[in-house]
Formats: sequence, C-alpha cells, structure tokens
Amino acid sequence: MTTTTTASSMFSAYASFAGSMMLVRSMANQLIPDPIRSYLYSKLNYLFTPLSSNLTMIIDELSGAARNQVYDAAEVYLKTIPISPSTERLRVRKTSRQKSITIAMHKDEQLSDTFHNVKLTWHFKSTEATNGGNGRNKKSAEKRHFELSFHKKHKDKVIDSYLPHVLARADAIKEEQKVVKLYSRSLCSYDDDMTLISSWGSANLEHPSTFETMALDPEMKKMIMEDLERFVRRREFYNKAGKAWKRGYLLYGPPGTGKSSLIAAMANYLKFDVYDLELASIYSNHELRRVLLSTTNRSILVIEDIDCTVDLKNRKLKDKDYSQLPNKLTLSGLLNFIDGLWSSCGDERIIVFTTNHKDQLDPALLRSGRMDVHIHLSYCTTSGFRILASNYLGIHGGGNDPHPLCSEIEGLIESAEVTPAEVAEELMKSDDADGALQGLVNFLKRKKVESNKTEDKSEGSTEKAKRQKTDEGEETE
Ligand SMILES: Nc1ncnc2c1ncn2[C@@H]1O[C@H](COP(=O)(O)OP(=O)(O)OP(=O)(O)O)[C@@H](O)[C@H]1O
Ligand SMILES: [Mg+2]
Repeated sequence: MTTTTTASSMFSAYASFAGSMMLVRSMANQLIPDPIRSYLYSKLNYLFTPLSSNLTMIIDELSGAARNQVYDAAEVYLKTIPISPSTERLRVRKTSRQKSITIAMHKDEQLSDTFHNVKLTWHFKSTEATNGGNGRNKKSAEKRHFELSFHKKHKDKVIDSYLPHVLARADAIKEEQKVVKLYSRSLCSYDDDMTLISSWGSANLEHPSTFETMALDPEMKKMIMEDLERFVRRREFYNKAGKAWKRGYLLYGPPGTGKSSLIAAMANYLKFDVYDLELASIYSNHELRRVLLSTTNRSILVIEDIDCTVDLKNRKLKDKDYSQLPNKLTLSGLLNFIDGLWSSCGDERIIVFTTNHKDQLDPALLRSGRMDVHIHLSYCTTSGFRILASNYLGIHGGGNDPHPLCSEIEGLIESAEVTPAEVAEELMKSDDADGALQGLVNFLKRKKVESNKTEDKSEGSTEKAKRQKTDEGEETE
C-alpha cells in the first residue's frame, strides 16, 4: 500500500515536472534567442542524463615534456590485440630496419580487450593542437591520447592488475623485438673539437649466427644453451650467494671453428648487446677501467685473441719494472677488473675470451673461478657437417633418404682435420647440391692425402733423428 502510494505520488511529481518542463520549453522558444537557448538545453540535458556506469581513463602521450610510459606501453601492447570486426581503419607501417609490417590503431578507432573477465575498451584519439600563434608562427602538433573505458566497479582491478599487465607485456614484446647492438671502440664518436663524446660507437649486430645454424656437437650446444638460460634466471641466486651476477666463458680452438660465430649466437639468443674490446687500443689500466665502466647491463664483453695481446705477456716483470710503467695495461690490471671492479659495476654481464692457443695463456687467466666455462671448438664432425649441409644446401644427411654423397663425406670427415669454416666454404661454391657435395668430397680427399704426407714427413724426421742419435751414441761410446 505504502509502496503504491509512493510510486503514484512519484509518478504525479514526475508528470508535473515533465509538464512544467514542456511549459518552460515553449516559453523559452518564444522568449530566448537561439544560441542561448541551445546552450541552456545542453546544460539541462547534462543534468538530467542518468549517470554512466562506465569509467574512462585518459592516457596522454606526454606527461609535461616527458613521455608517458603508460601511453608507450599501451601503443606496443595494443598491436597484439586482435582487431575487432567493427574496425574500419588501421595504420600500417614498416621501416627498413623492421622485419615485419606493424599494424596500429587509427584515430577514433577502438579495440576491445578482456582481462580476468573484465571487459575493457581502448579508444585512440588524436587532436590537432596549435601553439596559439598566427601566420608563419602558427605551429600545430598532433596531441594523442588513449581512452580506456570499463565498468566502474573494476577500477581497482584495472589500476592494480591490468595496467601493470600492459606495462609488463609491452616490456616483453620490446625485448622480443630488440635489435642486438655491436659496440666497438673503433666506432667511438668525437665532437667538432675532437673531444671524445663516447668511448663506444654502435651498429646493429647483423651477424646471422644462431644456435640452430651453429655446427656444434648437440651435447655441447645443449650444455651452452642451458648454462646461459640458468645464468639469466638466477638473479636471486647470485644475490643470496653474495656473488656478482656475471659469467665468464673461454672459447678456444683453431681458426675457423666458430668462436666468433658462437659469440654472435649467444648474443642473438639472449638479446644481449656485444662490446667488442680490442685490448691493443687500450694503453693503461686506468683507460681499461674507464672504458669498461661505460658498458651497459645485459651485455657480452668480448676480448678476442687474448693470447695475442703482447702487453699482457709481460706480467712476469717484477713490481719494480711496473713502477716504471705506471700507466701500462697489464694482465693483472685486467684480472683485477674481472675479479673486482667489473663485478660490482653492473648486472647480468657475460665476458668472453677467445684464443687459438689455450696452452699459451697465462695460468692466472685459467685459474678456476675466473672463466666459469671453458669451451673447446674443434674440427668439423659428422653432426656438424649435417647442420652445415642443411644450412647451405637444404639437404638432410641423417634422414631416411640421404644424399648418396653424404655417407661418403661422413666417412671421410671424422678422420680429416677440416674446420666448419672450410666445409662451409666448399658448400657455398656451387648452387647445385650434387656439385657442392662432390667438391667437398674432393676437398676432403685432398686434405687426407696432405695430412698423410705431413705425418710421413714428421715420422720420417723422428726416425732420422733417432737414427742420428744412435749413430752419435755409437760414436761417443
Ligand atoms: N661451428 C660452426 N658452425 C657454423 N658455421 C661455422 C662454424 N665455424 C665456422 N663457421 C663458418 O666459418 C666462418 C668463420 O668462423 P668464425 O669466424 O666463427 O671462426 P673463429 O673460430 O672465430 O676463427 P678465428 O680464430 O680465426 O677468429 C663463419 O662465418 C661461419 O660461416
Ligand atoms: Mg674469431
């Protein structure tokens, strides 16, 4: 009863309100001029429109002069959201550096996303803003923002979970698309007065080597990849153990066995930048420290041919001699850096030394704990050949239907000392697989004959030497 009365009294109140509104409207039509009237209507409409259950967040491109990280993250993230059927316009781009086409939202288009059962709508808006000048001084710029709408009740979830999710996904996508850089001292930059601006110059690391294309023993490949993965996963472990988050690799083996290619494969795999340090360009421990401190985290520092760095061989000089050369680069300077300074100057660092002659290295460099992993790259094996044949000729020696020449090559390769670089070179000599493989067979046979000859020669000379010794012995007796 009470409810009915309340409802009917509310209805009659609304009816009388509506009636009054109509009356006001007709009086206004007669008395108030057009522009003022439409302004008043718009205000009245605003007052009497029911409140929306949606909340819209405005995400501007700029925050003052700085970029808004949420905007940048949204821009990256939204490229991964499926386009909705209602979308009519899209922006399509590709620069020469990009591997694939990117598709982005066009002005006024919208995309829908769902996150933990929350429905969200992204709206891309762009307006032209002018600087207030006129004539030539008038400059206009595009002012962009996203509008993110969702039901009000999800406000906390969006702020606490969804937006952090967008930021994290954008970081991961950027990491996937990251172009690995090669930093070199030979690319360093100077200003007009020849003052050094930066110790390192960079270029994109265009080296195509990956673990897939590397002709390596499968066990060794697995070991290296797992070691790298474990290393990048172990931030907490290094922290707890009080150890610097770094790892040292020593790659050794004859020329052309893939030491430099392996470094590129490691960099491409981890998406770590490479700093190629030529020790010959460093004149003092002080300079070494300065140059190395200007490298960044998540990078690989490479020192190639460590055995060829003449200065470092002088380590056995007495302290007295060093005092005469206070600014010289020394092995102990380098070791101090590896053990001490470098350890504390950054995170996720890998250092790689390469050498053709491990036996000629100073034992201090090989001491355990200094270089964590020693990797021996050696002559081409059967499994190495199979990978190269697949890379270069697209043929698979180990399959059910192997190329007839593959088994001959596999029989020859284990006994011949050929490097993967030599095999690769032979395989590249012809576009035709038969011709290339026949070339490799001939090459391997030639190699074998040559190595037999040298063996005979060295055997012959040892025999000769032995005989000579015996003769001499006989003489002295
Ligand atoms: N293990 C390998 N797997 C695939 N390709 C290889 C391998 N080793 C060598 N190559 C091929 O040979 C070329 C030369 O190899 P790389 O420069 O990596 O050898 P290296 O061991 O660094 O030689 P050096 O001691 O002379 O510096 C590479 O560009 C690559 O094409
Ligand atoms: Mg090399």
